[in-house]
Amino acid sequence: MGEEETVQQNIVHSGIQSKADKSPVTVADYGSQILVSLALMMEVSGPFSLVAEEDSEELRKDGAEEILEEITDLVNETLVDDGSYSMSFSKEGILSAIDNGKSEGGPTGQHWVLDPIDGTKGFVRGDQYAIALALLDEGKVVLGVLACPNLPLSSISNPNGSSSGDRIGALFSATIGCGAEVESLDGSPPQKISVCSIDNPVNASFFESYESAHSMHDLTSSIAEKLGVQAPPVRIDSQAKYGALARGDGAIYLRFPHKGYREKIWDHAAGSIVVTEAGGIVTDAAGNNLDFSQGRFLDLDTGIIATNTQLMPSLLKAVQDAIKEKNHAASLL
Ligand SMILES: Nc1ncnc2c1ncn2[C@@H]1O[C@H](COP(=O)(O)OS(=O)(=O)O)[C@@H](OP(=O)(O)O)[C@H]1O
Ligand SMILES: [Mg+2]
Ligand SMILES: [Mg+2]
Ligand SMILES: [Mg+2]
Repeated sequence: MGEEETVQQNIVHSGIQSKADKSPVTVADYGSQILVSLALMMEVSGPFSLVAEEDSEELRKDGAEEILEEITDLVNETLVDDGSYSMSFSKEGILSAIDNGKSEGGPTGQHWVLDPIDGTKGFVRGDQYAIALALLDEGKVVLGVLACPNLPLSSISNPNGSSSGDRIGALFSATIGCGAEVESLDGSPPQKISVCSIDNPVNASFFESYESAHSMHDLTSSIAEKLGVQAPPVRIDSQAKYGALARGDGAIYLRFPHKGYREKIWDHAAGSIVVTEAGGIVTDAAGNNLDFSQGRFLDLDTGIIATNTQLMPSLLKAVQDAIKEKNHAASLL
């Protein structure tokens, strides 16, 4: 059994914390943030700016001693097992390492952007999740890495991995102007990937959030109907959807959070460059490119859509028609 799987199984049996916004966080989210931030500190020369999802607030509260101890043990054991860096963390060191990720980002300079576990709900369920790291330079994503430990290496149509000859675990990466690649988590040679070339929506399938609380499944179903998509939605957690889209496992990604939700840059930075470097397009519901230069949040119009160049014009029209219809129906209530 791989180390990621052991951590995943242990966590399902240990405490899952709830943050102020009621979303879940586990020792793995904190542990991953500390390890990636440590790797950046060791590998990037000089000081760096990190915009990351987690902070230490919950861990500094009374009653959090046990989980802080669990995180400290997990991180120190992982460092020993891995052997890349000979160091260990105190509890205070753990808290301050998590808070290395408090940068506000912005339009100038370079900023690393990290979602230490994207799709925490999927992780806890034993389904898809991703570790997503990107680099912003002058407000633009220039590098993205997306590790998906539970995703089949070749295609989601091989869900049982080894029984179908496909390995489990995929690492997507993309550098601006250089294309996108996938490799196994244990280091197979990288393979170039590209989005599918489907140009008739009748043959297209679409990805969306597993959680209906994260994206309006009724709206996406009306968009799919307008386009003439026949296949049922493919619901998987996290930015694994961007990775799967980038290598042509499906043709379209639709994401429409409920009213009032503000998207965070770490939920889309790595995934979006993997898709665009694989030849796809990622926009908001108005057809605008995503703007990563405005700080920790993405300010955008209503939703996020991604597909290939052939399907984008008809997808955008279907999205705008479906939104108009939904708004009209709401105005009649
Ligand atoms: N209410 C609401 N609406 C929309 N989005 C939300 C909401 N709450 C959380 N999130 C963010 O969704 C991230 C998980 O991504 P997905 O929606 O693709 O995953 S899922 O398929 O629904 O599990 C998830 O990322 P992680 O927190 O890293 O898991 C959140 O940033
Ligand atoms: Mg979260
Ligand atoms: Mg996330
Ligand atoms: Mg997360």
